[in-house]
Amino acid sequence: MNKAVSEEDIKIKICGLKRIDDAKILNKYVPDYAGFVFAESKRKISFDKAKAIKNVLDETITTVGVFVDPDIEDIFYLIKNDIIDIIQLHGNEDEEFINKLKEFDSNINIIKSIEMNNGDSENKHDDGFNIKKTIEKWENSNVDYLLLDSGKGSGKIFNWELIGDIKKIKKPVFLAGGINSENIKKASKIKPFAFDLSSGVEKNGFKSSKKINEVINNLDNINKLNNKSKNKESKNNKSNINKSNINKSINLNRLDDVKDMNNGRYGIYGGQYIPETLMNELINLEEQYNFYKNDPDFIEELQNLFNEYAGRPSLLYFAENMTNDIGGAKIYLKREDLNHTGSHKINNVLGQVLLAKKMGKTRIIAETGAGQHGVATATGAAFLDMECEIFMGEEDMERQALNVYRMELLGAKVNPVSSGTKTLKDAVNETMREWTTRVHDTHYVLGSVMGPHPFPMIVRDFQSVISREIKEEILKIEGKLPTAIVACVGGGSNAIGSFFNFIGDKGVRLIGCEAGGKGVDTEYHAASITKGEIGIFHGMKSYFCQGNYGQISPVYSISAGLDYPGIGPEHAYLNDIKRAEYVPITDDEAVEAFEYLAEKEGIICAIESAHAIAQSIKIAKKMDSDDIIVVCLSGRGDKDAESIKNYKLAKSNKSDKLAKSSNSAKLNKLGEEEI
Ligand SMILES: O=C(O)c1ccccc1N[C@@H]1O[C@H](COP(=O)(O)O)[C@@H](O)[C@H]1O
Repeated sequence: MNKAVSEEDIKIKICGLKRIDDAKILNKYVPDYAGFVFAESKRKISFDKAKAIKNVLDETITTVGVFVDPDIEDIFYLIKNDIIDIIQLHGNEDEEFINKLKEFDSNINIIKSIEMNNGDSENKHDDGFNIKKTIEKWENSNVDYLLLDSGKGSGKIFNWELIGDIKKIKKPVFLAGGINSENIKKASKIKPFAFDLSSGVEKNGFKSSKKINEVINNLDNINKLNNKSKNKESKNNKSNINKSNINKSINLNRLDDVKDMNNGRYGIYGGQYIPETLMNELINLEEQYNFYKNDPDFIEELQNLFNEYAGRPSLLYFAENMTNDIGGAKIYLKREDLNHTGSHKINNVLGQVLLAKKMGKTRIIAETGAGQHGVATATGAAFLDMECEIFMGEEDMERQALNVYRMELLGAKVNPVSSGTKTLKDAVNETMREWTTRVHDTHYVLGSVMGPHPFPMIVRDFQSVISREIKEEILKIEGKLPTAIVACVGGGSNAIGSFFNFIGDKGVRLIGCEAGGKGVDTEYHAASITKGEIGIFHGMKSYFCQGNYGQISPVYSISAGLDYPGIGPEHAYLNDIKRAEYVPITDDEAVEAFEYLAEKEGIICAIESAHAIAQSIKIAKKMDSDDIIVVCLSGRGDKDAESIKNYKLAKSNKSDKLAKSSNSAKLNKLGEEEI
């Protein structure tokens, strides 16, 4: 068959899909073919992954299985299971092999690749004559298409003059080997049946929407593709399948408004206010995260770490003594304090360190305030064998010397931060700065739902295991959803983790407890929503405690974990749309709740979590016995016991004058960071 084609007709194959996101990209442009590489290669994909991608791929795209000397049974399996529509052979497969494939399925089409540069010994053809003979051989075989290529996904072009007059080749020809946006226009003069692109449309080893778009723009058949993509909405009834598959990944059950979050925005909040040097790395991080969060292997590995290492699921404990004592609503405690390392921080750390490892990073850095996130990060890095450096304010290092030792024991280097107030916000600044100097091998494990996109999304997703478990457990125990979920808020990671899977359940009240310190009418608090204003800091737009001229105010809380001057952007948004309530809890109320929980339930909770306990006591009284409150007990409080004792002593001796100045207030801070 002499298949002469006009330029407008040239078909497009995009080869080497690896991620669900690749399918999403292809669904935008709807090329004619999409290839899965099953041969040994950096693009090799498992059968299951290919199936998952095929399930979400526009149904008008023909899928091609790429093989090098495969086991024929594998091909049968992939055809039977509707994973591939066409076979592409790159090895020494002979006519007998081709015939067996045709016997199995007489309708199946086969593409045979011919290496124009480096043929194997049998098909040595590095001059015009041998190429001609090889082409002739396959023209007269049972294959349906020829693929002229330089190597197996090498990204190199071959000497196109070796093709001669393509019209004389008796089978339709796919042209491959280093085709990209710069050479496609020239290549279109050859008039192949199709272009086959892989390396030329990749960035950082993954298919790039931008590059595919450029290729299409540079090819004169753009109109055809555009028309096709316009039609796709009516044809593509798989888009629903797409959504439901993604929901089976890390996230479930989202508020409609939040679902529409674009470019890391939550309403007007969030964004990426960062130095240019970090932009590429954040784009890379987002792309990689979007891939891995849908990757069944990643999800399974993380779930195993949660279960086998961190000790999840954490207990949903019925606080019966408290409930009976207060009267009113039933109170349940989500016992994140029982996780390995003693708080919810490990959920995010395990997710991010695993992600970093998958991304090929070898070094982890993190900020820490009083040490809880630092210890969790050092733990995750030790377990997953990564180099680790923690940045910590000098003042915090002094106050939390034991945590410094714990981090060092776990193999981390702790770097003192001497800028600013030498506390948490300065540690964040320093870690960001360090990251800009070494993004190639380093991942920054940000400890809360803050910072530039995609961090608020990533941290929230890893912490959302808390609300997923609460929902499952409470439905099992009580057969209904809770009336309210209560959690303390610094940056807001345990709170968003506890809220997330309830955001769509409008009947469930979501209550975040901010650090009211010595009262929100004094200077000594960290109540960013109650008293803060909209601003931009640490890469995000949100609410921040600010001075008259917009400078970030020094903040105070009895809990060093809650004394962050801002709040994660998703909380700012949930507050504005009135989906969540944010209330201040003072130091005194928190200390009282800390002692109350210890006395009533025998649980010493973190002073951070005591803020949430205080609020639950306030609201439980006003509720009925069939109401249910779930409080997130974000961490354990052994670390706080001595400081609380001193705080009490100081109060009873009426000798807390020191605590009235901002410096001495800092000396009185307790606990661990909750940002
Ligand atoms: O892409 C691979 O890794 C691969 C491995 C084994 C056989 C074929 C492979 N790819 C094919 O190579 C061309 C694309 O080449 P390029 O990356 O654009 O230079 C295409 O036919 C792929 O199917």
